[in-house]
Amino acid sequence: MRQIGDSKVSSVASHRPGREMVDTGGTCVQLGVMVRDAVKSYGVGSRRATVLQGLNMSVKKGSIYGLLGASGCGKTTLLSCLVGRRSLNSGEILVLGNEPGSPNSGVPGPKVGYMPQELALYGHFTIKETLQYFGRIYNLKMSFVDAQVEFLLKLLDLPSGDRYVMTLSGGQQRRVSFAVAIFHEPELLILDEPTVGVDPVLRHSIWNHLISQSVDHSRTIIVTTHYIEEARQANMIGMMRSGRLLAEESPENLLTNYNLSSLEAVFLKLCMKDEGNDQDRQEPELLERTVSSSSMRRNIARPQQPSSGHDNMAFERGTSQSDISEIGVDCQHLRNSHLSQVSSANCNVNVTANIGTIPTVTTYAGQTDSTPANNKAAAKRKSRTFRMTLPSPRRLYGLIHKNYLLMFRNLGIFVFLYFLPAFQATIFNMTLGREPKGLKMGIVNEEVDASLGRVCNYTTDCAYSMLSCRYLRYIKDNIVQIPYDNVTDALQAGKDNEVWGFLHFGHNFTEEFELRQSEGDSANLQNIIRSRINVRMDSTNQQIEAFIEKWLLEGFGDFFKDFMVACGHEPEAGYIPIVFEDPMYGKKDTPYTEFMAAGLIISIIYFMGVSLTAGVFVSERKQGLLDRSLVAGVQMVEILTGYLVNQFTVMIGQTALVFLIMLLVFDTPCHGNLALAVLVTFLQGFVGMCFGLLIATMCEDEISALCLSMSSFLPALVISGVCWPIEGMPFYLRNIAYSMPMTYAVESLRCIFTRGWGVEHLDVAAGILISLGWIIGLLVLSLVVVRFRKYTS
Ligand SMILES: Nc1ncnc2c1ncn2[C@@H]1O[C@H](COP(=O)(O)OP(=O)(O)OP(=O)(O)O)[C@@H](O)[C@H]1O
Repeated sequence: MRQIGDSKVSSVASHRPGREMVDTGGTCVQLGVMVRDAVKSYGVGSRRATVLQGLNMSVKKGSIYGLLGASGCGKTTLLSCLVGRRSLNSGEILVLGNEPGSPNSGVPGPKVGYMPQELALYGHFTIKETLQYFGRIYNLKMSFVDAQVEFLLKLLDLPSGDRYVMTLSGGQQRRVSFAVAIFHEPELLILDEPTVGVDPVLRHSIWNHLISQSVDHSRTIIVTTHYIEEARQANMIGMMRSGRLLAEESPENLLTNYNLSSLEAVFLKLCMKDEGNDQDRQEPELLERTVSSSSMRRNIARPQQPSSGHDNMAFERGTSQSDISEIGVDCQHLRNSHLSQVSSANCNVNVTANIGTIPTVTTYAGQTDSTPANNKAAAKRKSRTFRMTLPSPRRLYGLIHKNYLLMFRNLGIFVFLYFLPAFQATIFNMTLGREPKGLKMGIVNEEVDASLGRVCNYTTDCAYSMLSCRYLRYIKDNIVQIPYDNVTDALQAGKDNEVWGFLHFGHNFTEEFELRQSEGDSANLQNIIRSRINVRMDSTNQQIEAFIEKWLLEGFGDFFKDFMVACGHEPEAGYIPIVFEDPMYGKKDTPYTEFMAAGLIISIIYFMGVSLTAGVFVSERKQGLLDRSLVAGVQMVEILTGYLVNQFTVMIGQTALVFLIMLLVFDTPCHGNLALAVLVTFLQGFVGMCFGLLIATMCEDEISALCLSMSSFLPALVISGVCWPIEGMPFYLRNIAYSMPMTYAVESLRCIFTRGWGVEHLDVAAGILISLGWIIGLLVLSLVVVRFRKYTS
């Protein structure tokens, strides 16, 4: 039998029900929280830092446990493991008899009330709406919710329930956060520094209320605080350093054992001893004395009641002086009680099999290795990684209601986001794909010579006279013709960016042209060269060059055909023997905007989904709001569904407006089924949301989420064939292009728009199926990242 002093502790190594019992010499005390050999690390590889180092902790049911320790010693980490938001690397946690996160444990869920360090409140909610939101999450009856709201407003001396949280003072906001934690009257309260930044009077009131909760309602409370002396009011104190408990004792015993007058002095002394221990771990008995196991035997003493300072009379409820020794359960009684599943053997006989679970330094220190039992427990935890329960309609309703409320409370932003895609589509249509106008081209026409009477007075009959002037009349008027006296001047104008290029007609252009026509195949090279129109271009702008080239050639085609007709020849004679007939799909000279329309619609909706989802999730998580909802028992799947429902309605409006702008205002043709086109667009919106979710799960803050989504924007846009045909890419890039989420959807929508294809065509079906695949893949990946982070962060 392992004995520390004269105490005996029941086994905690087994997984039998009732292991959360501590025998204190004939009296078994039921534990609300039990932690054994807890090891928790952050990060991986060389950046791995172990924060909890074999920590043991026993919190009696119905007691207040003050967890003290320097900043960064691992208190918050421990609490987040207790509420099931993080997982241990090894070791064991039992909360209210179950492992956090195990089925029907109620933790996370209704059995626990959690007040995180940060406020974790929606600033745009009123106090009442905040509490009502959590009421829905906890599936509470509305009558109970209303009664609780009234009660808590009075109890915590809060202003009107209609006040927005963001308009409250810091202290009032902390009280609202506290109200959220205790709102559903949980069995276990976990409060991470509830009194930080709170004035002494309010601190006093909060402690009084905690005492009343533990005494009157047998609630187990764990409280962390930096104000060491306020922890005197706890039944038990855990003094933590470097991820281990140095002592776990009642405040009175700590003071007596060390013969010191303040807990702060005790903590200091323990730290100094531990410092020594760090240097010489061979002397484990040094601190053993500090953790007198007699604490496990004694009945829990009533904490000292504050004697004065109650300005909030509502807190007076909690100051009764009842003895909470009733929390201890007599073993004999337990044998007959259905409440306990602890056999007498657990209380008495099994004590001999105990393996050092009493909280002593010798047990606490250095137990960071994974035992087979620990590994088994960890494996069991991980096997639950992908377990999902069906979403609860009430919780879903609560989440959706919350999302809409938040959206309408930020009406300006909401309207902006609602109309943004339509605005983007309008800008696109007004700026892209249109023919450039007013393009200046120099004309150097040596044929014109007034001194020789050669002026531009050409006829329209079959006369070889001043053909240069005749041709220039056929050039589209998007080109502005600027005459120059000679090539040198025109060249200089081009270099000075005054013209995009110039055309040069030789001195005898018309004569040479006539000769070439009459000679036909026998024309000599000199004649051919002199009958040419020479063009020099500023080729720095490919689009403009292409337009000018096209218009010059078209102009020549029209001139030549008209001249042939005037001369009674077949107009097509002598023209390039390649003819582009009417297209199978689309029309001749399809504008660039029509090519881009599909890609534009998809990319606007896709990237709206990415950025909104990533932004909202990261911001909720950073403020602790996501954590708070998850600790309240909300499933990640429910949060996601709630958000998708909310975002879907926004997307309906955004898509409708974009289609309206593209199809009705800017006449983008849609030859296929409009509903099918909308479906493909919606699916891509969902893909975007899921990608946004993945980004949110990977990023710590808004900036990195923004960077990631922004940096994915341009590559995705160009690689997906939105701006340029994929066929123009190198082969290795094409493979990447086809593995991008938007590629097939863009092609699918393009086929619906321009070819009028239906879902029976593989290109259209591929867009739908591959989008669905991406949605599922990204969701699964997001859940994997969430679970992975639970273990590594
Ligand atoms: N997500 C994380 N990734 C990496 N390290 C972390 C993470 N969260 C906490 N830590 C580190 O773990 C250690 C313990 O942090 P924790 O927040 O648990 O301390 P704490 O005792 O609650 O501190 P405080 O009293 O200041 O709130 C700190 O060194 C902290 O930097």
